[in-house]
Order: sequence, then structure tokens, then C-alpha cells
Amino acid sequence: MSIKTICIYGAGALGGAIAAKLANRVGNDATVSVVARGAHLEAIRSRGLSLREADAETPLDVHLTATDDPGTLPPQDLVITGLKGHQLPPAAEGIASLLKDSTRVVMILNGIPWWYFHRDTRSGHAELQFDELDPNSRLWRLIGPERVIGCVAYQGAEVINPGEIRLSNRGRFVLGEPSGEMSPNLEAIGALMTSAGLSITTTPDIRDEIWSKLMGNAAFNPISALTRAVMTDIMADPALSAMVGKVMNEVRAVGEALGARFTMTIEQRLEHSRHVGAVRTSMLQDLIGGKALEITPLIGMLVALGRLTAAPTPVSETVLALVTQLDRENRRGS
Ligand SMILES: NC(=O)C1=CN([C@@H]2O[C@H](COP(=O)(O)OP(=O)(O)OC[C@H]3O[C@@H](n4cnc5c(N)ncnc54)[C@H](OP(=O)(O)O)[C@@H]3O)[C@@H](O)[C@H]2O)C=CC1
Ligand SMILES: CC(C)(CO)C(=O)C(=O)O
Repeated sequence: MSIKTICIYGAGALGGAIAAKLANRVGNDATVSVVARGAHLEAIRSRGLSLREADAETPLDVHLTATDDPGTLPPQDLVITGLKGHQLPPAAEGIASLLKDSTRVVMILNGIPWWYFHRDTRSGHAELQFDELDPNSRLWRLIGPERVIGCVAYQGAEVINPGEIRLSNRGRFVLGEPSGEMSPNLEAIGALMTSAGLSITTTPDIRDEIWSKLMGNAAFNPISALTRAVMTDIMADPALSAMVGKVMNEVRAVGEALGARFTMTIEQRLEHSRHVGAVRTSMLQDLIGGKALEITPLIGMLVALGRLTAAPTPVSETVLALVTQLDRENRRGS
């Protein structure tokens, strides 16, 4: 696969960080552009994109083509989406306008993605679609699950000001084909992102990564939004950390019912979470910013898949009801 044109669609926290690194390192060999919007877009256009890494003394500043109209860009070899799950369906046509036959689309997402059951061989539900993730199958029809490369991000990031992104740790990304194939395209995209200075691994088991990451996000993201607490403070509170453990147990039960394999015990996962630091989850960032919360992929689908597999999710159902109401109130007030 020759990658000469790359568009990052939704250059927010993670997408923006990846765009800055790609533009910096591979900008001479490939054209890197971003689709962004609002004040963030204006800042990128006028001052460029500025990336602050946890252990770097000076920010990385790059200038690249930025637009809110993907129709002005040529068809791309590679599209990387940095949109939240609920922002994907409204962007489906825009993303589709960047595609040619060979284009691959890396989707950085927390939670259960819209393409989850495409070519899945372990759940017994291959090709199942969920309207709550992909209304009227817009993504399925306009982009197509066969183009997708899944991406699980173990990396904290935040847009601290328009045009300015901060990475909160030296994180990593895991890429995988929905089919599990270690395809030449997967390896080429992994190598390209690695050459940009990102920590990338490729896997034949992307769904296992999705479930393992979901253990943290289904618990911490809504609980952090409900309490406005950073991760260390949630873990320091015995009642909250017990609730985190219960949600993690429910994630494990539903995941296993669909064939996922977990490598860590709940105790190990909890211990790991104690050391993540004073991280504001992406859902807490959105709450503070008055934005819609990424609820369905992170906890709504956990409850829906619990029903599908007859695995009980009582604590997650309660958390879902509370965070759904919080989201309504937050948007009413913004
Ligand atoms: N941030 C983090 O620390 C982590 C995030 N993740 C996951 O990665 C994914 C991306 O998250 P994150 O980087 O935080 O997302 P952000 O909200 O920071 O970035 C999304 C960006 O896309 C923009 N956008 C949305 N719709 C459009 C559109 N139609 N056209 C142009 N721009 C658009 C948003 O603009 P606007 O702000 O105006 O909505 C925003 O700038 C999520 O699934 C998240 O859960 C995973 C690990 C860590
Ligand atoms: C909390 C964090 C950074 C890692 O689990 C994350 O994935 C998020 O904020 O959505």
C-alpha cells in the first residue's frame, strides 16, 4: 500500500496529536491534512497545530491544510478518524467523500464500535448491526466495515486551547483488522504511524483489546462525569472504587459471553488504574466543555450486549441511567 495522502478527520485531542506527529515526520513524503471545525479550526489555520508532550520541553508546532469541508480535499490513501462514536454518523458523508476504492480508514474509538460484528467469528453474531451506533446503517453503507482498521488508544490527550493539544502520558495505540488478518495494509499503516514517532502495535485480536480497554472506560468515564473526579480520586474513594470493580466485572461477563479473552484479572486492572494518575477522562472533558457525552459506545452498548447475551449488568444499567440524565441536563444548560 502506498500512502501519499493522509487525512485526519476530527483533529481533536488524539486526532490532532496524530496529525501533528505525522505532519512533522512524514510530511515530506505524504500530504497530511485535517478536517476540524469551529475555533479549533480557525486556530489551526492561523497559527498551526501545537502539540505538548508530557516529557518534551518545547511544543511541536506544525502547519498543515485544515478545512471543515472535506469536499475540498482529494481522495485519500488513508483516513484516520478522531471523532467520538456519536460524531461518526453525522460525518459519514464527509468521510465517504474522501474515499477511493483502495482507501483504508483507521477509526480511533473507545467502546464498542459500529463495525464490531463485521467478520467476527467468536460471538455467533457475525454482521450484526446496532441502530444506536449506526442509525440507518449510514456508516455501514457509506464507508463500509471492510475499509476499517480498528484502533484502541491507551493514550490520554486533551485540547487545552483551540489549536493546542496536550498528551498526558507516553501512550500507545493498538491497530487491528476486523477480520483478524495481519494484512499488508495493516502492517504498512502501523509502520507509517511508528515512523511518525507513535507507539504502535498490530494485533490479530482487536476485539480483545476493545474489551480490555472498555473495562476502564465503561467504569471510569461515566463515574468521572457523574462525580467530576479525576481517576486517582475515584480510586482513592472506597465506595467509588468498589463501583468501578462491579462495572468491570460486568464488562468481563458480557465480553466473555461474546468470545472475548481477557489477560488481566479485575484486581490487576484495578491496581493498574490506581497508577494512571490525575487524568480527566474524555467524558469529563466533554461534560466540562458542555458537549454531548460519548455514552452509547461506552456503557449503552454494554447494557445492550448484556441483554443480547443474557449476562446481567445491573450496576452498569444504573450508571447508564444517571449519566444519560446528566448528559441531557448538561446540554440543556450549555
Ligand atoms: N482524549 C483521550 O484522552 C482519549 C480518547 N479516546 C477515544 O478516542 C476517540 C477520540 O477522542 P478525542 O480525541 O478525545 O476526541 P475530541 O473530542 O478531542 O476530538 C474530536 C474532534 O472532532 C471534531 N469534530 C466532530 N465532528 C466533526 C465534524 N463533523 N467535522 C469536523 N470536526 C468534527 C470535534 O469538534 P467539537 O469539539 O466542535 O465537537 C473535536 O475537535 C473517542 O472515541 C475517545 O473516547 C481514547 C483514549 C483516550
Ligand atoms: C481515561 C483514558 C485516558 C484512559 O483509560 C481514556 O481512555 C479516556 O479518557 O477516554
